[in-house]
Amino acid sequence: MQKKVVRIIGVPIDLGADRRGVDMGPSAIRYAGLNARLKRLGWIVEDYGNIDVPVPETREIKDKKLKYLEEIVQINEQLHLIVAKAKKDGVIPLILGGDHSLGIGTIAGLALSEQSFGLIWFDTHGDYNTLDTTESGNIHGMPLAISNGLGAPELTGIGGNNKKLREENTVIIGAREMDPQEKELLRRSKIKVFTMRDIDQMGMKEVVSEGIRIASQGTDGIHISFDLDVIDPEEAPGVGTPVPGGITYREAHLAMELLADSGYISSMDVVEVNPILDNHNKTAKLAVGLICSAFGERIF
Ligand SMILES: NC(=[NH2+])NCCC[C@H](N)C(=O)O
Ligand SMILES: [Mn+2]
Ligand SMILES: [Mn+2]
Repeated sequence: MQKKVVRIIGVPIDLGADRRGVDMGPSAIRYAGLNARLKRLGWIVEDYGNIDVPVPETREIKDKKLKYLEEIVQINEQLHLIVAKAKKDGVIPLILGGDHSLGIGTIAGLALSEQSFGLIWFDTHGDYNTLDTTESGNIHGMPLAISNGLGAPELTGIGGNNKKLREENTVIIGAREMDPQEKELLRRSKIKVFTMRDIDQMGMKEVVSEGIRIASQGTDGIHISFDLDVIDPEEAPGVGTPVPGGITYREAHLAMELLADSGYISSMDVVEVNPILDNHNKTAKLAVGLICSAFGERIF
């Protein structure tokens, strides 16, 4: 990746998840030293600050199948314009969450750009639920489906009524927990899913290389959406939805290093850091390390 400008956009949202706390993710990640470390790598860092996000206690849940829909629509409407502006300005958008519902706005914003993109979604979960398949009603379980045009029209319509991603250039890495109907829906899509089993069998190097090949084919760049819950909770305890059996600290770094080497990274979001459940900001520090690996930091 060429040394240029990265624009940090904080989205302190936890309305998309049941558990409180990921709203503090952007502060925790900044506190762990993100900006200074990126600058040391030679990046020009523009910190946009945080988007205004309402506090859940001031709102009520109107629809149990789409909790905080209005608020999440409004936040993602804002976010998609900010991301689209970043692309227009020729800078790399780096979005700090917050829960994964912000993926809707990020991807809608990227889709407004003339530059096409492939997508690599690091996650324990498929985040491919729709209004009809969700068991929780939490919108952070839906962003990938929404970006593919499936789900509540209020959400799929953000930034236009088109599909925002190219299925054949979309990859999930690290999956290990999906809802039954979500799994069915994903099977019917052209999205490539690499589960934890694939990582065990093929190794992270092969999985990521294959992921890069798929996501870069015929596109102008790759968007990384990194849900920290893909990492094993032993190493990343501070996440919204911890699930045992995740990728290791080293595998996560290797994945980011290989992506950086590919030169395709054109945007990134880092989501689901939950400081309430964290151990002395360990997960936020790991998030900063991974961002820096993706932005060119090397051990030697
Ligand atoms: N971004 C996440 N951590 N998503 C977790 C989703 C969990 C579950 N599949 C749901 O729909 O509620
Ligand atoms: Mn997720
Ligand atoms: Mn997840």
